[in-house]
Amino acid sequence: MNRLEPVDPAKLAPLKVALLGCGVVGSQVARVITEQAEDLTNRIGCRLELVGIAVRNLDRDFGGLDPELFTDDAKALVSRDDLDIVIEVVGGIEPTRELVLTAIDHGASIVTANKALLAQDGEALFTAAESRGVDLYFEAAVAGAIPIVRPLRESLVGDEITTVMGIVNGTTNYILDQMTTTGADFDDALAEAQRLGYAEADPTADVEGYDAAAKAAIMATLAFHTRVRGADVYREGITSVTSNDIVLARKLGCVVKMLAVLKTDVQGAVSVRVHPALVPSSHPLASVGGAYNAIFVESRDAGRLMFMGPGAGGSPTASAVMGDLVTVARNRVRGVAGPGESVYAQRAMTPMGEVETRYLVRINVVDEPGVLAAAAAIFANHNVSVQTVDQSPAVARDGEDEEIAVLAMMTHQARESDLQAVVRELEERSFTRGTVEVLRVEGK
Ligand SMILES: NC(=O)C1=CN([C@@H]2O[C@H](COP(=O)(O)OP(=O)(O)OC[C@H]3O[C@@H](n4cnc5c(N)ncnc54)[C@H](O)[C@@H]3O)[C@@H](O)[C@H]2O)C=CC1
Ligand SMILES: N[C@@H](CC=O)C(=O)O
Ligand code: NA
Repeated sequence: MNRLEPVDPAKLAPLKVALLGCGVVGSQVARVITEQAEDLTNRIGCRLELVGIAVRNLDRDFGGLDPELFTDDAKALVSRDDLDIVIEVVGGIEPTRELVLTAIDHGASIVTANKALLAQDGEALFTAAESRGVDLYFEAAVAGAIPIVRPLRESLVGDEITTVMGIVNGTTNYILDQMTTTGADFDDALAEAQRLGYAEADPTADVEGYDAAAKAAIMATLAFHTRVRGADVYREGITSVTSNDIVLARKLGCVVKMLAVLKTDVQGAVSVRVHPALVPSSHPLASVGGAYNAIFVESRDAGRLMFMGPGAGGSPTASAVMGDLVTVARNRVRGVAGPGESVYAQRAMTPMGEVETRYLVRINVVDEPGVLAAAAAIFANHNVSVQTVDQSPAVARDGEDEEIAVLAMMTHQARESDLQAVVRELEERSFTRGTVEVLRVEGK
């Protein structure tokens, strides 16, 4: 039998790699590419040559890397015709979008961590990559180091996914965890998350839920074979979560978590939402601390799967980028491309008002006979069934002699539009003081 002679991978012409961005993630990617060069060569079957690193500002510490590699002209770097792979870890929409499209146009495969760009303009990027026959890989864009893009895109592609639910933002999980376990103040916990390299350049993306919404859109597109954009996702951030919510959650045997919830209903329509929610302390998501993320996937044949690990930070995210880099490089060596976008199903999106879940409704009321019964009647009138009621005195406020009680009413499964009708009616009643606060309840 004839056998092919093994080829020494180090002798093959190297694959040329350009790195866009050398911040929290990029600096760790550059470190691994240089420090692990020999192993990477053996795993790929060919050497990688880092030919350029684009940054915004050249007045910087080069972190032990060759200063000659650095440029502040990213456009010129991606316009080279000899690049095999461009790694994009700059972030944001422009000029990144134009840089990635230019790189594709010049024949480079792409590895990106940029969920914001994919959730907004994924269609344009996938179309360009497919028509040029190059790869577009993005494991780092969802839940940092956790392998979740590849399982949804490849491992589970023969199954029928019905639910994806979990924690997909490290910064908000870190903040809520600190507020819960140490009583930390929101702003202090956010500042620490920024110092640790978890937060986006503008942390509004984290705390207002835009980052989680982008990740939810990417996962929904993969899981349901339906294009879902960040703007299609119902979104609430964690800026309105107070220490009172956290104390009340504990009293009810729950913790507050920022969740992404993606579901299909019996008609096959898709709902995608991100918001803070109460999770029972016994639920596996409740013990996911720090900047860790965790995602449950439910499917027809596999049943229930759980993925957990570091969701943010330089080295963990670099691990996901490097996995994609090796895969894309292997494809390049073989002259093939990985899977393109699969959005053939184009399922309908369920409006948020039609979504069903459980709720905790907190109302400050005048502490008088009949008020609890009147409040309960409003729930019943809108088909919202109350499971438990907790009543406690409100904190006394200076100069106010009115007796105020706090009602915390946990509902059974109810429709969002019905619950919102309850909130409107409660706020109109003369016994209600201030606004009615609602937290959704997820997980059994
Ligand atoms: N930090 C994290 O934990 C994670 C970040 N990501 C994503 O990775 C990407 C990068 O994030 P970080 O490294 O945290 O950001 P960073 O802000 O630390 O680094 C950004 C880098 O891009 C460079 N840059 C900015 N504008 C540029 C331009 N116009 N041309 C060339 N270079 C430019 C900066 O000089 C810097 O080196 C983002 O898309 C982010 O969403 C994804 C998962 C986790
Ligand atoms: N800012 C993001 C970084 C990773 O995607 C997060 O906190 O999860
Ligand atoms: Na990932």
